[in-house]
Amino acid sequence: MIKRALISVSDKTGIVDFARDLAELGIEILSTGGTAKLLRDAGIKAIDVADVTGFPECLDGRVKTLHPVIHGGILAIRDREEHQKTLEELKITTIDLVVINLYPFKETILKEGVTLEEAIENIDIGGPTMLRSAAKNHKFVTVVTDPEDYKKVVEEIKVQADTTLKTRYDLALKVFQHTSHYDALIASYLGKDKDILRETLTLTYEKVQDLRYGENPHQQAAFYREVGPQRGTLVEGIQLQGKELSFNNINDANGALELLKEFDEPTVVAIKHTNPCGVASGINIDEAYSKAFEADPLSIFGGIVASNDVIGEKTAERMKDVFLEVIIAPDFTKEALEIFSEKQNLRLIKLPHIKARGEKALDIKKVGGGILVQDTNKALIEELKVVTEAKPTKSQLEDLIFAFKIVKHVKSNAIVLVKDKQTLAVGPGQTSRIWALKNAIKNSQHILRGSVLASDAFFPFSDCVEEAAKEGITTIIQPGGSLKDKESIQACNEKGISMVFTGMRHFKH
Ligand SMILES: NC(=O)c1ncn([C@@H]2O[C@H](COP(=O)(O)O)[C@@H](O)[C@H]2O)c1NC=O
Repeated sequence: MIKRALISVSDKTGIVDFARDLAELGIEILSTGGTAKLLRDAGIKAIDVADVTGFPECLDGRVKTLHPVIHGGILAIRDREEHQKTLEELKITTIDLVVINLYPFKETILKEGVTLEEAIENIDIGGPTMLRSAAKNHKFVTVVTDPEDYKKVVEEIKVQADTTLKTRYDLALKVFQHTSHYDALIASYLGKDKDILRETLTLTYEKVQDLRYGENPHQQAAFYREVGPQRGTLVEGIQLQGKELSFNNINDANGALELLKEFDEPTVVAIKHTNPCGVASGINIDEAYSKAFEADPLSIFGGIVASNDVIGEKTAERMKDVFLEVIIAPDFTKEALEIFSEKQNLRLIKLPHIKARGEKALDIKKVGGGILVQDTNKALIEELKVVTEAKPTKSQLEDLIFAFKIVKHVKSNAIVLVKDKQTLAVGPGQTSRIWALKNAIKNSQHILRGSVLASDAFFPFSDCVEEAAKEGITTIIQPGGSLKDKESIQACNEKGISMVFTGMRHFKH
């Protein structure tokens, strides 16, 4: 039976009504400074915690409820005789309901220009301590930290003068999830400039939405986000129209954005199953889109398109005729939106800071029994070195770098063929490099003569050079570093192909 409640809340939403309900049910209320004042101002009787502990709130509120009289009252095991005897001896009265929400640490660190001192002052100590005590002793004590739960708790008390054990268990679980999220945010804030690969890794995310299903219809799924603005990521995106994003949409759109961030000039990226199928830069977005579409008009069907500049009427007209799942851009003109409004299922995502490259971040892969963690692959080239007798021209070099930026984002083994800043062929995810090249050539709908070739990792043999020569490919970019580099260089020299080493590999698995 709930006889006594302790209420101490920072977020005072709904607390007056809740406390009034509790008081009307005959529950005695103990409370801390600001909360007690609010309740009394509303005509609700509240006893100051300081009167119970016999100790004033002190040190700017750093110590208010941290007292054995409070924690004994919460933690005592009600059906253990010794505990009851101790309570009597020490004159501790039990507390059956604990209502706490914490200092706004998250809101504080998200404020522009926040100082370390401000952040630290907003680390709640007494609140989590009481929450944890009450959650530990949930067999007897009800703990509420979310104003959303006030109503349910009152309803149950009205019926049986207490909550059910199931409710107390669920509320306790919610508390430990909440306090661990709260502490993880503190650790991540304090450690933000430190080595990211620490001895223990505490990650915390907040649910954005449940998804209809996962990668396949029989898999459950949800989308979680990191705390903070997350500029230039999908989390910041504003959906302007269309069906809800699916699991695969989000994954593919993320792939599109990561690749798009390699470019500053007007560029459009088309993605299928996280691999690019058409990428092009142009003097404007309209030209870039036309080239990206022409790169592979077949694969773009059902794809995801990301543009790093505003999409206008002309481009929208063209895009409208293709079945696309998602279009992402920093913005869309009014005319473009009107055109797209005819295709209600098409998802349009406005992403104002689409070029933002983000901070130091973790790249995480789930493996059985754990996770693999690395920092994100932000670099591109260690050092450009021409290794052949023939040298690439200036425009060939531009195409080579353009192609290398793309191949970095293609599943390994990967080959990309490019001409005039337009992909002519993409060979993703093969178990051998020569197959990646052969597939790229076979599936291309373009004449490849005069194109440039990028490979995500070194050539183990000279076979790729020989295959490239057959197609009239004129220049190659690859990391280099194979024991048999010499053979590939010699093959290039024999065929009059130029080759550039980057010194940096870009596997993507
Ligand atoms: N130090 C303590 O003993 C302590 N006890 C409770 N608090 C927090 O004080 C806040 C409520 O304060 P007030 O009722 O004065 O507005 C709550 O967020 C609660 O979690 C404390 N403050 C921070 O640690």
